[in-house]
Amino acid sequence: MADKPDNRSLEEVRADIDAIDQEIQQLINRRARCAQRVADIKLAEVQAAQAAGQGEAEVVYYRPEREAQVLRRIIDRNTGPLAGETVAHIFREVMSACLALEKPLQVAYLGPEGTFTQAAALKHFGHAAICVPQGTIDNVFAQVESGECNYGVVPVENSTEGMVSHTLDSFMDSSLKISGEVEMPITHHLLAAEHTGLDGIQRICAHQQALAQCRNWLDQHCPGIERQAVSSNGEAARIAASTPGVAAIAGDIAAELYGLEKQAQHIEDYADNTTRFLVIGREEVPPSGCDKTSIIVSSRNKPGALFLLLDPFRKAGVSLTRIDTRPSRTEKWAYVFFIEFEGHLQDEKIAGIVAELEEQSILLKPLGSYPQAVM
Ligand SMILES: O=C(O)C(=O)C[C@]1(C(=O)O)C=C[C@@H](O)C=C1
Repeated sequence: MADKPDNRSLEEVRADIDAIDQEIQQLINRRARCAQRVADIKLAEVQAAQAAGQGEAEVVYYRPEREAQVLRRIIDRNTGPLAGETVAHIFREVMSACLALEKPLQVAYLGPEGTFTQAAALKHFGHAAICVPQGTIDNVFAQVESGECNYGVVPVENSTEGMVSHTLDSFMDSSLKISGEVEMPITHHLLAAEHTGLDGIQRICAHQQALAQCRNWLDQHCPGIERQAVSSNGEAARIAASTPGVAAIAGDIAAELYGLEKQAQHIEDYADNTTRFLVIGREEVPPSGCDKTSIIVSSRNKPGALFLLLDPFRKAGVSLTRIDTRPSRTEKWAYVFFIEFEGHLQDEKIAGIVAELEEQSILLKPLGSYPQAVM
């Protein structure tokens, strides 16, 4: 049956919108009161455990597995006309605000302001989280380890340039767990002060990964212009804003933050350039139903060592999503493998694989199981 024609006037439609907004607002506040009640229950549980001498030391308000389930359900049941992802972003912010009522989260990220890591932190935690920029990946780890911040966000992998080796190395010495992943499509622009133009640029600053991701474009459009690697694209934008003749490669956030003009847009060599970020925390995350696990393994140096490490996955039919090698820092010519795969350490199948790997390896360090990125 065809829909009845909508004959409402502009005034009538606006009156409807006002009434709907009022209802949504009441419902959001009703939801927020539920979150407050959840916070009371979480606190009472920890206090009861402490009174019984089973010391769970701190209340964990943020529950990534629950948030992933809520967001997945929203996308699955969405009927439009709004896209599932769009509705999920709205609910992402609603949950972020609800969590801030329970307890405002402090999130350390690899700064400065204006980097894609900041955008990843906001995408994952929503705008009610208090995001604190850090100068180095080590500092992000240190802030979370010391309890100064609840969580941290660091880049781990780029689809054009591969792994961010420093992040992988930091996990080797850290007791922190991975509690989530964020995927960000990365769009680079060439930014400079207003009216600079390509002819007015003498130097281009960017993080070395961004320079690499735009290499072909730069060779073609800016041959002979000096390229300088700096600590981040945000830093490059800061330099470009204060130094005439200097351009930066950075994204939209940096352009807005430093008031820079786009001299050229979308200059990345590959259109589907994506960066993946990891969220680090102090707690282990329970299963969400669609999870990933990351581990570090170091094998004995014998023929077929890598085959033996991977065979348990093949036998169990578990897909690897990533494998990467880093030199071990304790033993010369020994290597450690970063392996990521689908599933949760609490799944029987995964626990079996890990037990088998333990027999084959000299070191096995689980870095955590966490929900697969939803948005
Ligand atoms: O379910 C919970 O544990 C809540 O605290 C509620 C809620 C939500 O708003 O839905 C808020 C924060 C958590 O990270 C997860 C979910």
